[in-house]
Amino acid sequence: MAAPQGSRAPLEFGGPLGAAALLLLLPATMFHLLLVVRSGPARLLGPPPYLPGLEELWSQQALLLWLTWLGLQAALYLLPARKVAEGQELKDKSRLCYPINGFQALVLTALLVGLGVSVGLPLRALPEILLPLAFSATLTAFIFSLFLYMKALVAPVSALAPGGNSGNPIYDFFLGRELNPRIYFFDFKYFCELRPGLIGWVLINLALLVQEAELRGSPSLAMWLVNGFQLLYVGDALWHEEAVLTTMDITHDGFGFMLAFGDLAWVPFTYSLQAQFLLYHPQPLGLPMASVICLINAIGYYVFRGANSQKNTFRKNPSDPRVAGLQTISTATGRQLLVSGWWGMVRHPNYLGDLIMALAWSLPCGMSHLLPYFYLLYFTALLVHREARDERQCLQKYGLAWHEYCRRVPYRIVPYVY
Ligand SMILES: NC(=O)C1=CN([C@@H]2O[C@H](COP(=O)(O)OP(=O)(O)OC[C@H]3O[C@@H](n4cnc5c(N)ncnc54)[C@H](OP(=O)(O)O)[C@@H]3O)[C@@H](O)[C@H]2O)C=CC1
Ligand SMILES: CC(C)=CCC[C@@H](C)[C@H]1CC=C2C3=C(CC[C@@]21C)[C@@]1(C)CC[C@H](O)C(C)(C)[C@@H]1CC3
Repeated sequence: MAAPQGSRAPLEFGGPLGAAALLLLLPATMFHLLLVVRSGPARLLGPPPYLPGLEELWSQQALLLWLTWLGLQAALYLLPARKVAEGQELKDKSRLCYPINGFQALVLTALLVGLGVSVGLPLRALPEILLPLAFSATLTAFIFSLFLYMKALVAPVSALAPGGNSGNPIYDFFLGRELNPRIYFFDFKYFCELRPGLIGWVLINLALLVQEAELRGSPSLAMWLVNGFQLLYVGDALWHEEAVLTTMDITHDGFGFMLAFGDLAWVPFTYSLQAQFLLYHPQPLGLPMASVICLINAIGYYVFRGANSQKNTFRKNPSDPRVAGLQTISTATGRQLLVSGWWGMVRHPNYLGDLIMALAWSLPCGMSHLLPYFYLLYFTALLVHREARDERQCLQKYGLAWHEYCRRVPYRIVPYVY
C-alpha cells in the first residue's frame, strides 16, 4: 500500500477548501451555462431560468448513449496505431508507450457517424438531450475519479504524482493521486485528455449545426465559422497528439476529478457553448466581418501552432535545421531554453495564440451577450493560473537559468502588457 507521498508538495487550488469548492462549483457552472444558454435573456451572470428536477437530468437512454460513446472511443484507441511514442522519463527512469492514433479515431468516428446518419441516426436530436448527457458525463466523472483514487491506494509510491498526495482525501480526490493510471496498455489519462471529450465537442457542434439547418433552412454563417474553427482546433490537437505527452497534465498532474471531469464533461458541454448559443439566439453576420474573424483565427492559429511546433521540434532534436539557429540558454539539467524565435517574444507564446483563437470563436456570436464570451474569460483565468503553476515548476527545474530567461524575456503572455 502506498504511503501518502508529500505533505512537502505545496498545496494548489486553495488547498482542501478550494478543492471542495471546485468539486461543486465546476459542475454547477456547467449546468448553469447549459440552462442559461437556451433561455431567452441568456444572461451569463443572471440566475438560471429554473432549477431542473432529477427527471430532467436523469435519463437511462442518455446514460446508455454516453457509455456507448466512451466504449466506441476506447475501442478506437485499441486499434493498431501508425506509431507508438515514448513519454517523458519517469521517476524510476522508465518511459511509458502511447499509441498515436487519435486522428485516425477522429476520422473513423466521422465515418461511423456519417454511416449512422445515412441509415437514420437522428443527429439533430442530440441538442435536445444535452442536459441528461452532461449529467451522465458528470456522474461518470465522479465514479471514475473514485475508482482512480482507490486504484492509487495500491499503486507503488513511484507511480504517484508530485501533487495530489497530501493525505487530505478531498484534495487528493480532486487533484488526482496517480500520475499515469493504466490497465496494461490502456492509459486512462492520455485516453481521456484527447478523445471522448474533444471528439464529443465537435460532434455536439455538428449536431447543433444540423439542427439549425432543419430549423432555419440552412446553417448560419456564424455557425459555420464556429464549427470550422473548433474542428480545426480539435483536428490539430489529434494530428499533433504526441505533443500532449509533454504537457503538464501528462507529466506533472495526477489523474483525479479535475482532469476526469474537465476532459469528459467540461470540454464537450461548455466548449460547445458558442454553437449552442447560436442555435437559440441566431446572429446576423456579414461577409466582411466574417473575413475579419477568419483572419483573427488564422493569426491565433499561426502563433499557437508556430510556438508549439518550435518547442516540440527543439525538445525532440535541438540540432534540427528549423531550430538550430535559435539562441538558447543552458541549464544545469543539461536541457536548454529557447530565448529567440516565438519563445523569445513572450514566455508563453502558445497561450497567446490560443487566446486569440478563443476571441475568434466568440466574435461570430455578436456583441449583444456576454455568454458566448464565457470561454474567453474562463480560458484567460485558466491560462494565467496555469502559467503561474508552470513558472513555479520551471523555477524548481532550472533555478538560475530560469531567472536569466525571465530577465531576457520579461513578458509572460502578451508582449508589453503581461
Ligand atoms: N484549450 C484548452 O482548454 C487548453 C489548452 N492548452 C494549450 O495547451 C498547450 C500546452 O500548454 P502547457 O502544457 O500548459 O504548456 P507549454 O506547452 O507551454 O509547456 C510549458 C513547458 O515548456 C517548456 N518551456 C518553457 N519555456 C521554454 C523555452 N523558452 N524553451 C524551451 N522549452 C520551454 C518547459 O518544460 P521543459 O523545459 O521541461 O520542456 C515548460 O514546463 C498550449 O498551447 C496551451 O495553450 C492548455 C490548457 C487548456
Ligand atoms: C475547469 C476545469 C474543469 C479544469 C480542467 C482543465 C481541462 C479542461 C484542460 C486542462 C488542459 C487541457 C488541455 C486541452 C483541453 C482542456 C484541458 C483538458 C487540450 C487537449 C486542448 C487541445 C490542445 O491542442 C491541447 C492538446 C494542447 C490541449 C492540452 C491541454
